[in-house]
Amino acid sequence: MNDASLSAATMSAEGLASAGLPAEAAAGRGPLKIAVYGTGYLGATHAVAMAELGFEVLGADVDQAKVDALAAGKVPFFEPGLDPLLEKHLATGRLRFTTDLTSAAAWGDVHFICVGTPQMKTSHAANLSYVESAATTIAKNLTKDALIVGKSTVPVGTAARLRELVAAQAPAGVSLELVWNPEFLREGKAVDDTLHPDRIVLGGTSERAEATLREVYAGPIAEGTPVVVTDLPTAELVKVSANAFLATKISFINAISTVCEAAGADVTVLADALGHDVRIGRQFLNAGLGFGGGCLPKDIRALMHRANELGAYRASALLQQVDEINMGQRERVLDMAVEACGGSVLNRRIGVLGAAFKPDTDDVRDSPALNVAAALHLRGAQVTVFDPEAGDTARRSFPTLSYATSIEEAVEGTDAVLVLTEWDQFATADADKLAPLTATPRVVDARGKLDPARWRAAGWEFAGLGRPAA
Ligand SMILES: NC(=O)c1ccc[n+]([C@@H]2O[C@H](COP(=O)([O-])OP(=O)(O)OC[C@H]3O[C@@H](n4cnc5c(N)ncnc54)[C@H](O)[C@@H]3O)[C@@H](O)[C@H]2O)c1
Ligand SMILES: O=c1ccn([C@@H]2O[C@H](COP(=O)(O)OP(=O)(O)O[C@H]3O[C@H](CO)[C@@H](O)[C@H](O)[C@H]3O)[C@@H](O)[C@H]2O)c(=O)[nH]1
Repeated sequence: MNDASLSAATMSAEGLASAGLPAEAAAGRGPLKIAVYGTGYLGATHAVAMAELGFEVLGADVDQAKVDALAAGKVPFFEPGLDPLLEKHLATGRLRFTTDLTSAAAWGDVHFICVGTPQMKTSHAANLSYVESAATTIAKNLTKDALIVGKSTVPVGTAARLRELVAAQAPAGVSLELVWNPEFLREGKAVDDTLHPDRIVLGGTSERAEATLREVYAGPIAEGTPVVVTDLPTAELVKVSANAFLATKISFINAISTVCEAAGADVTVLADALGHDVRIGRQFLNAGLGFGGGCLPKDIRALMHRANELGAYRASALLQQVDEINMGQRERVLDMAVEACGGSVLNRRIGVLGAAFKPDTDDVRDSPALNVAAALHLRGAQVTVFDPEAGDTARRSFPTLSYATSIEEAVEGTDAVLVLTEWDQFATADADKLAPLTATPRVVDARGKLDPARWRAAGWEFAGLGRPAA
């Protein structure tokens, strides 16, 4: 975002009025006070971005360590571009963090709920206890009229239920609205996605709530970001449908990759050719180990669960296939590793390149790479993992695996090397220099990122998902 379009709150009253903003904003009352509940991947980014847009922001979380880190200017996870903006707005004084949720509720005009909605341990349903707890705390402790804005990803019908919950908790005389404004940011590109979103979806807003949110998002709106104003269920469903569509696209190309493999075709060339059709597009057609992370897997499962509850069985059956194809990719890669090692991985040394669920993050939630690495370890392989950013988070989740600090160290003395996360630095690694470090130069490219001709020319035995054998 350039400075000219930057800040609703720091624009002049005339500027606000000419941007079509509400009268009370143009009338010169102070900047909106924005409280953000949950300061994880979504909430920390949202809080920082709100400060960048010119508002006074208080980030509130129940995790003392996270709040301490953020208050000290340290983002507790790897997200490109977030640290400098955090430092900038701690310095401007616009951004603060607290574990005192009660005070945050009393302080804010707009309350963004950004807490987690993980999969339940015993079913595919989303665990809504954190969202319910945050909403209740906010409502109970309000001291003035307020707007609660849900950003967390929730099953359709949740917001309507929360409305009843907060209405029962809010103090008498306080006017309270609850709306939904789902978030579409991608990890690794979170700052840019938040400041320059593809679209802004506002669900269940009154005229007044819509005006307030148009004030909050005045910067992106002035840049031309489309705003979709709709009802609560549509807003909730837009979010999970977007993720379901992305997941379906990935599982589609992975299903086709099995046909490619059987027929001797190359799925990477096929995807490029498909992608030239603008109706299809090239994005999310990278065949490989499949999708993981804190969103796509749990969101398609929660949608399956909710669709079944609502009697929409065909939608649920479609997503079940998407999930099965995706999980099957992990089995395929495991089989390829076993085959590369001559039928058993017992006591074989395997170098794993990649631990994060995707590049440019240190997030290992439901990481396909770590899932495969751990399965190989359980089968008796000696597995050494290298990831440019996710080594520490991976070690915390899977302490029994060995971790290297460079590609060279991970590859040293191996019987096979697996490329499991699509980091650029693996694609550009020097195949000639790496080959002599191994016991036997064998590579399994599970992300379609390596150039088979280059690796084979450097002496490697090369196997790729959906790629022809040599
Ligand atoms: N991670 C993403 O890229 C992304 C993008 C869009 C939407 N989402 C959705 O956003 C939500 C949060 O995801 P995340 O990845 O940031 O999760 P996260 O686990 O990184 O962060 C959630 C945070 O909420 C805090 N929390 C829990 N209960 C709380 C409470 N009552 N009050 C205040 N804080 C509380 C936790 O301590 C944690 O720090 C989920 O619904 C997710 O599906 C995530
Ligand atoms: O062609 C592709 C593209 C992605 N992936 C994998 O798909 C997963 C998810 O990737 P991505 O969607 O980029 O990651 P997230 O940061 O989890 O973002 C998704 O989930 C967020 C949380 O809901 C949404 O906000 C985003 O819009 C949505 O893209 C990763 O494991 C990737 O390796 C593939 O296998 N092939």
